[in-house]
Amino acid sequence: MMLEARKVSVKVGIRDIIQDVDFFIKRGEINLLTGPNGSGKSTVFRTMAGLVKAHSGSIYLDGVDITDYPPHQRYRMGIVLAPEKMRVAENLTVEENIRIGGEIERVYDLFPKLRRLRNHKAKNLSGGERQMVVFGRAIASNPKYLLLDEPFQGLHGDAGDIVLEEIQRIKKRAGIAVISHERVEDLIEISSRITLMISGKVIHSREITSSDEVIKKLREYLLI
Ligand SMILES: Nc1ncnc2c1ncn2[C@@H]1O[C@H](COP(=O)(O)OP(=O)(O)OP(=O)(O)O)[C@@H](O)[C@H]1O
Repeated sequence: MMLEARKVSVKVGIRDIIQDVDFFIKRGEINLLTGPNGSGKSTVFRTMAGLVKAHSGSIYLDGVDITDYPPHQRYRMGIVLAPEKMRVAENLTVEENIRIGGEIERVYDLFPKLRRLRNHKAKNLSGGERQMVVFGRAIASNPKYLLLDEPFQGLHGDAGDIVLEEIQRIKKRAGIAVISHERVEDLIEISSRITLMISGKVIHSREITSSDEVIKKLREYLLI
């Protein structure tokens, strides 16, 4: 049971922005995708969700080749992307945004602040509130595979802890991939695998057996 990119390349013009990328997410596990700015991480997620077309290579969902499936079909099959840069539907209310996902009450229980803001237009929200909407909308649909691109961006204190706890809960029934520059050490603790991209290529992918060792190695690569 996994979502898998096999030898995926994406071109913009004549330039490969990702090249021969192998990346997988197993149910019940977290794969932490890391690498410097512009290394192609978000493009891998967007390609898996069907928002970007692969120039070559394939995407498989639980053994089925879904490379030609459109994004809405992948979403219905349980592949859900929580995009970076706090992307909400600006002209919809908080509640209308979350309803795109489905289970609104669960999201309000998680972030009671959103219940108070339910009728506010998303364009007027603060960064952290937008992030709650993006995360909430994604989990509200009960994803089978959840792609979280910078899920802690804009969140302070408690809200970040809530997101981390929810990621751990979702992991019990779904596969998760996370890109994050924040809470890296916390994420390493709960992840099964770490994948490192540099200049559009996966240069390292390994199971996490000792989190201390992985943190040390990452510091060397990324100077975190
Ligand atoms: N639609 C596009 N048109 C042109 N260039 C693009 C496009 N999408 C991505 N790129 C380029 O491809 C490279 C990879 O981008 P991507 O957003 O996948 O990187 P990233 O690793 O997620 O970066 P960051 O950590 O900064 O978010 C970057 O150099 C980016 O400028």
